[in-house]
Amino acid sequence: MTKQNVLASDTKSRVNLAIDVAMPEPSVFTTATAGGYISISRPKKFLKNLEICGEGRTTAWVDSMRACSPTRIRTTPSLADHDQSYWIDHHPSALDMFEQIIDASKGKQIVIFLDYDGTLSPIVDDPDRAFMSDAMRKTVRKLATCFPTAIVSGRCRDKVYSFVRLTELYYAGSHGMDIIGPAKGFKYKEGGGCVVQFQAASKFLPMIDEVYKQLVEKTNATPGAQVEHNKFCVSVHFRRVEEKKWNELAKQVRSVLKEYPKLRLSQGRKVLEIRPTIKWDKGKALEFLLESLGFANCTNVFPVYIGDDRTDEDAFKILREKGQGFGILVSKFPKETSASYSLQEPDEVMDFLKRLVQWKRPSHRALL
Ligand SMILES: O=P(O)(O)OC[C@H]1O[C@H](O[C@H]2O[C@H](CO)[C@@H](O)[C@H](O)[C@H]2O)[C@H](O)[C@@H](O)[C@@H]1O
Repeated sequence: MTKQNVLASDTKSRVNLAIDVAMPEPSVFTTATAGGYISISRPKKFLKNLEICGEGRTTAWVDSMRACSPTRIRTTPSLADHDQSYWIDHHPSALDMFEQIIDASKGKQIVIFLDYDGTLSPIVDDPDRAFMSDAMRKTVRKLATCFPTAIVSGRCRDKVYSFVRLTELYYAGSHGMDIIGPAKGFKYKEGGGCVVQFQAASKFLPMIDEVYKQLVEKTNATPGAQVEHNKFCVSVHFRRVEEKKWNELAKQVRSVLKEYPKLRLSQGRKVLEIRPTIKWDKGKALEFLLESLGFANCTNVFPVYIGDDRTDEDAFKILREKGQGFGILVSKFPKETSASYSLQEPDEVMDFLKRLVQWKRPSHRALL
């Protein structure tokens, strides 16, 4: 499965909406199961139909919403078994591979990048109550004394900070469009340093405010829909919307977005994410932070990025392309990913982070 821009052309207003959804490879169809995503062969023409048929544009959105939001039970156990063993072979647990990971990092500066929702905090129904446990906070605090550590989230930076509450970290909010980090050329030292702010999409602020208000108004009629203002982007949550209403919600969002060709739609876990069409994402944020830390074009850096969402794939991809460090996908189920390793859930993320701390500072063992 690859990420592609699907151009949904609106013939009336002659506006193209770029929908950044995870579309299957031409000969592979990805279907949702209780276990996540399984790939099975499908005729190539299936995709074409989605793109051109009358209701196809909204249908494509809703299909993508379903694929992102597995609710069905697996019916093909043999396929599931094959899928699971392929997954483990290709994306082994970062906990099982801990020694090999440490060996690969020898002589290099480890830099840690952490997504928030689904990585440091478990996914919950109410996005305003996605709290991080005290144990996780304590672990991340210790981690930041050992390695430069950044949080890279789709959320507004202030909101994610209000959950994490650790001053010793760098923060990239709004999918990396709002960064607080070290100044260029500054080498990380324990205890912090100069702070630089980078906002890739500041000119979009008024537009995002406007779209947020319209989305609140439009989606008001759909029970359970929730619109979240993430400063440089907006999230429309459908976790608490009945599946039979997803089509209606997709139409409402589409009717607002068609007036804003400079905004694009991407999708996360039961959330539609609206953001500027600028070429900036979590991968660019990772590069920006590495550069700010003084590691641009360095071979002695070992970035580790841990995330659970499609938007984290941009960062995984950068690491793969650079051949530096690696990505860890947080998922219980097989998914297409550019990450090298996997962890099943935030508790495993915490165990992995603890092991990193214990390896770097054996004296911290008792404190964790
Ligand atoms: O990049 P992230 O830090 O992972 O942010 C992505 C989105 O995370 C939040 O939504 C997700 O978590 C919620 C709380 O567990 C859950 O209710 C929702 O269904 C998930 O999609 C956040 O609320 C969004 O604004 C972020 O875009």
